[in-house]
Amino acid sequence: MALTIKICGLRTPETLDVAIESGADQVGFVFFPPSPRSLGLEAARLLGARAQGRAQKVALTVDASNDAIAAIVAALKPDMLQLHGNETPERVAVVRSRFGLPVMKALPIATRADLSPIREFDKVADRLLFDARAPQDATRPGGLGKTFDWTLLAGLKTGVPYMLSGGLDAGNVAEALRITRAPGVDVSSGVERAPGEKDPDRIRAFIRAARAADAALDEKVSAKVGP
Ligand SMILES: O=C(O)c1ccccc1N[C@@H]1O[C@H](COP(=O)(O)O)[C@@H](O)[C@H]1O
Repeated sequence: MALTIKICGLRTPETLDVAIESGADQVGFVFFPPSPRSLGLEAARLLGARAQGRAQKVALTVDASNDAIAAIVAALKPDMLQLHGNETPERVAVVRSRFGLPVMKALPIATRADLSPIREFDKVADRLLFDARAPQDATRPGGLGKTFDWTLLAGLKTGVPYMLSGGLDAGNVAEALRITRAPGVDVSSGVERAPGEKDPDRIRAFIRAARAADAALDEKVSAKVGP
């Protein structure tokens, strides 16, 4: 199956267009005020209309209330909700049924023990996202450009598809895919020139590198299986 690529934290029409035209499957919008990528509702409405029908729109929230999510859904009209806080499996199920949208639940990973919640979340979420666990004193739980030990995911089987994130960039995404064989990748800091400022060339380079790595891995598998 083709690799799903998500470019997250988009804030301008120009970089949104670059991400979509370069082949991003998903474009992510952050609704978390402490983040330098956080969007207001009017910007979400404009960017949401611009992306409509061109790529899947993902709304990222952190422990948000139903009212906050409702306002975001009305403005952005997302195709998927990304829950990136301490939401429980019960909360994921509530959000999913209340808003009638697929939910991607982010799980913070630092050690093998961090994989155990998978079994609860893959019963209620449509997709999982593995991100590096943020340090205790971090001002946000993600978007920190921090990697984790990718070998923890090698050979991992999950009940729903997952995405890999955390410190990915054009220079390391091939290695990350070789080790994990993740069906999807998500990037924010690695395609920026400064926090919150996306770089068109880095977006293009990331998507190019991820697609090339995926194609090379597919070729390897077909060569092993044979005609
Ligand atoms: O991007 C943010 O500012 C952000 C804020 C709060 C939670 C998650 C956030 N971003 C997500 O974090 C991961 C990893 O990002 P990075 O590539 O390491 O910068 C990614 O899923 C973003 O969607």
